[in-house]
Amino acid sequence: MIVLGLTGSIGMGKSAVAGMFADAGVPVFDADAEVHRLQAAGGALIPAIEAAFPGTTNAGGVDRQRLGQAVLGDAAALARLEAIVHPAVAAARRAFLARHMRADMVLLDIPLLFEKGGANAVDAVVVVSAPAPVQRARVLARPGMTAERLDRILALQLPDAEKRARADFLIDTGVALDETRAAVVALVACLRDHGVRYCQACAKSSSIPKPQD
Ligand SMILES: CC(C)(COP(=O)(O)OP(=O)(O)OC[C@H]1O[C@@H](n2cnc3c(N)ncnc32)[C@H](O)[C@@H]1O)[C@@H](O)C(=O)NCCC(=O)NCCS
Ligand SMILES: Nc1ncnc2c1ncn2[C@@H]1O[C@H](COP(=O)(O)OP(=O)(O)OP(=O)(O)O)[C@@H](O)[C@H]1O
Repeated sequence: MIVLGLTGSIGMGKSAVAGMFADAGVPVFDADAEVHRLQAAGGALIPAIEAAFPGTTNAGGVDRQRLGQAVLGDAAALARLEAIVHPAVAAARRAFLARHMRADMVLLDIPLLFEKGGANAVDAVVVVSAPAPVQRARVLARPGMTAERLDRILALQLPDAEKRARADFLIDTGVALDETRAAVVALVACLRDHGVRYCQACAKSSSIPKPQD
């Protein structure tokens, strides 16, 4: 089985691209979605989060705006939250891998793949990237997002240029959705036909489209 990691900074298109891998028949584990599930009403992490950050949960689960205010920009608080959340996400990821052990390929969509060392545990890393102004416009269009909140999140993430430098495969999301989809379909076909090594050589010789610098 080929285990692919998918990463990219906020708004670069991880979820959209993960959906394209799923459409191509690749089982996808979505770490952000898992966090949201664990923090939703009745979620397994609600008691621990309420104990550590009083007043940040209610009948609907975690109040994400409030919890975000409590931890974004406060490194010690964020570390406490991550110590609650990340082990639970890791357990869900292991269960996903066990469930799909017979698949030829799986994709782990993990925003902090490089930051938390997960890149060593996958066979290859796919990075999604678009020009910074495109990224900013996408994120600022989201309800409840402000420029300040975006900057705080970006400050926690490895810069896009470094992610691209460390990528095995780059998927350009600054183009039309159809073009991105075609790149994903081509990559999946190449990986299925030839495996990771050959495709890395193939990507280096530019047959898989790369984002512009
Ligand atoms: C702080 C919280 C409550 C904010 O929730 P909110 O709904 O506003 O944002 P959302 O979860 O959709 O994330 C927005 C963006 O921030 C990124 N992000 C979230 N947590 C972190 C983090 N610890 N470090 C860097 N980036 C992060 C996400 O990947 C995404 O790109 C939430 O993100 C959270 O609980 N974070 C801690 C868990 C975590 O580390 N998740 C990221 C990967 S598993
Ligand atoms: N070529 C493209 N490829 C991918 N996404 C695109 C493209 N063109 C436009 N988009 C849009 O950009 C947005 C990307 O958002 P998406 O939620 O996929 O990003 P993300 O990296 O998962 O964000 P976050 O880190 O906040 O979870 C989507 O609304 C998507 O439809």
